[in-house]
Amino acid sequence: MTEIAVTGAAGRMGREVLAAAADREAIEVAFAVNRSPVDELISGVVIESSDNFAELLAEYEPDVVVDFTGPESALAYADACVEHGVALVTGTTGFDDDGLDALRAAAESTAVLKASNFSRGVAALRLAVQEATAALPDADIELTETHHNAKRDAPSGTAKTLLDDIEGVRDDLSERVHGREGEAPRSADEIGVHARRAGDIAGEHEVLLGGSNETLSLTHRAGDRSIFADGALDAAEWLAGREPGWYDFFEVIDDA
Ligand SMILES: NC(=O)C1=CN([C@@H]2O[C@H](COP(=O)(O)OP(=O)(O)OC[C@H]3O[C@@H](n4cnc5c(N)ncnc54)[C@H](OP(=O)(O)O)[C@@H]3O)[C@@H](O)[C@H]2O)C=CC1
Ligand SMILES: O=C(O)C1=N[C@H](C(=O)O)C[C@H](O)C1
Repeated sequence: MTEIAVTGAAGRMGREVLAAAADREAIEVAFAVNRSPVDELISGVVIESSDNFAELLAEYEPDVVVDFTGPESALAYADACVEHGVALVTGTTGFDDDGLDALRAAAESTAVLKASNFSRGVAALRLAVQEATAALPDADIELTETHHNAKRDAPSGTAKTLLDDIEGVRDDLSERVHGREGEAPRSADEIGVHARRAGDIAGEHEVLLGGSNETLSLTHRAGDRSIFADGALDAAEWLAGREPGWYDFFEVIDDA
């Protein structure tokens, strides 16, 4: 049995994580917190104030904290995890370089698994994009991500991960061009990046590789957020009891 604590419990993802946890025999929710007060039970769980997070960690000693919040709060939760020796699974996106460094520093003292996307389909997309990028070394590459109208960070964390993957294969691509307007044609060393926000779209990512007389388009569409919650809980079960370190969602998938 893996005992988890859930942060951001009343958020879109927090609710999904609690719903998914209620369906899993191997997972027990030790406690859940939210910044704003919540009067209702969510999936049968009482929601505590995030102001009491450190005290709750000390009292319940869960195996893993599952976090989908914002970069600032995720780093505060990571500090508390380090202090109490609790592992952290975070799907939070939007970290700047200092934030990522701080998270990596936390991983020196406790087990941290961060993924910008906990869907297995996106994991497969990443591998396909790396292969296609290598196979079409002269292609122009444009990345488009589409999300619901309440998403804060742009481009998405997944888009940034895909860009890192592409640049890992193509070292001639040195410029990320966000949106495009004006008169100049695109140059060969750029990757176009486009972020769209509309309605309640759970998350779409398309990588377009354009060559002479042919294009290849690789697209992932999330049907709903349960895929992210399921992946995060798989990660929590896998991470429980691991040594301090920085872990990757591919390690979870490879062990499944
Ligand atoms: N890795 C993945 O697979 C996925 C990652 N995400 C990422 O997860 C994160 C959350 O997404 P989503 O659930 O849609 O967002 P929501 O806005 O719906 O929920 C955010 C939650 O975080 C809490 N929160 C925000 N800021 C703070 C803070 N400073 N201190 C404490 N709590 C805070 C909010 O509390 P309050 O209710 O008080 O505002 C809320 O409970 C985003 O970064 C998103 O990109 C999303 C989906 C999948
Ligand atoms: O905020 C979201 O909704 C999502 N965020 C993640 C991201 O930024 O990539 C993952 C998913 O696309 C949904």
